[in-house]
Amino acid sequence: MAYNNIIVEKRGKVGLITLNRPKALNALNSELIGELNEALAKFEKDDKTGCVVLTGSEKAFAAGADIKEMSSLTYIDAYKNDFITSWDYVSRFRKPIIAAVAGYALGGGCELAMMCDFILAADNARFGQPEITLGVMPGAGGTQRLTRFVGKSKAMEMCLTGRTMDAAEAERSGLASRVVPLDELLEEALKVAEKIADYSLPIAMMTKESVNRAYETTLAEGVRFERRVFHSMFASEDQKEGMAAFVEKRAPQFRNK
Ligand SMILES: CC(C)(O)CC(=O)SCCNC(=O)CCNC(=O)[C@H](O)C(C)(C)COP(=O)(O)OP(=O)(O)OC[C@H]1O[C@@H](n2cnc3c(N)ncnc32)[C@H](O)[C@@H]1OP(=O)(O)O
Repeated sequence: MAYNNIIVEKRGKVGLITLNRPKALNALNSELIGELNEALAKFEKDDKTGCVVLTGSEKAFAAGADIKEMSSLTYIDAYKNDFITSWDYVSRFRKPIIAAVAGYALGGGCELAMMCDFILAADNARFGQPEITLGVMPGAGGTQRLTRFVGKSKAMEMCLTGRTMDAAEAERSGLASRVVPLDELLEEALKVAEKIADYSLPIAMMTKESVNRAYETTLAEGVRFERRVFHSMFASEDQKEGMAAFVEKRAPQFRNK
């Protein structure tokens, strides 16, 4: 399948999606989002894909929603077509997905990165929600996810002023899991993704689902959910294999069963 705005590759068990609208700093238009969703759906169906890396260019992960496309949108069109809702697919993608962010991750770019499971940042990354400078506010989850990542005070400051955050601050405040030098970003993201993809896929998916539950429920409910899912893992062949391999002092051979 040929795409106009993204590059899709397979590296072993890892799916690699590179946003590729360099002239517009990977601004997210509806065509790009459609292509991204299609590529993700294919990786979701592919039994041989265990993890996905989503990245951009050295200058921009994505500079937000395409302002030129969005500028003439009317309220009625936005409402009728449920504008932005199709972007949420990334947050519902069931396999592990890592955002490898270099350069600008602004507005919808920051929101897209936050929909992934975690963010590996290059040392030149800049995160922000500058929508207020355009006369709007974040509309793809930014007011909610950024607040959960960095807390109310910092999220409020960023959304109300449009201030951007560098990679060091993003790591310090919990938005990025780690910062690596720019020239090592992709290699490191692929290495981490390969490690995840070598584990049991259903167990990784259940782990992801359980961690995400922490955002949606009380501690008691979350722990109950974790316990049920944890118990269910003892019905898997991969649990038997993982523990037998430890006891027998050998590497496990997970079969995703
Ligand atoms: C999803 C929602 C609902 O949350 C809404 C949003 O995401 S709103 C968008 C939020 N993002 C922004 O406001 C960032 C806009 N871009 C910039 O501020 C700057 O481009 C920059 C600081 C990221 C980089 O500046 P600079 O290096 O000077 O490059 P530019 O010359 O400005 O940009 C190069 C080229 O890219 C086009 N561009 C950049 N961002 C966007 C965008 N978000 N939408 C459409 N096009 C964008 C820019 O217009 C330039 O193209 P040309 O005009 O030269 O053709």
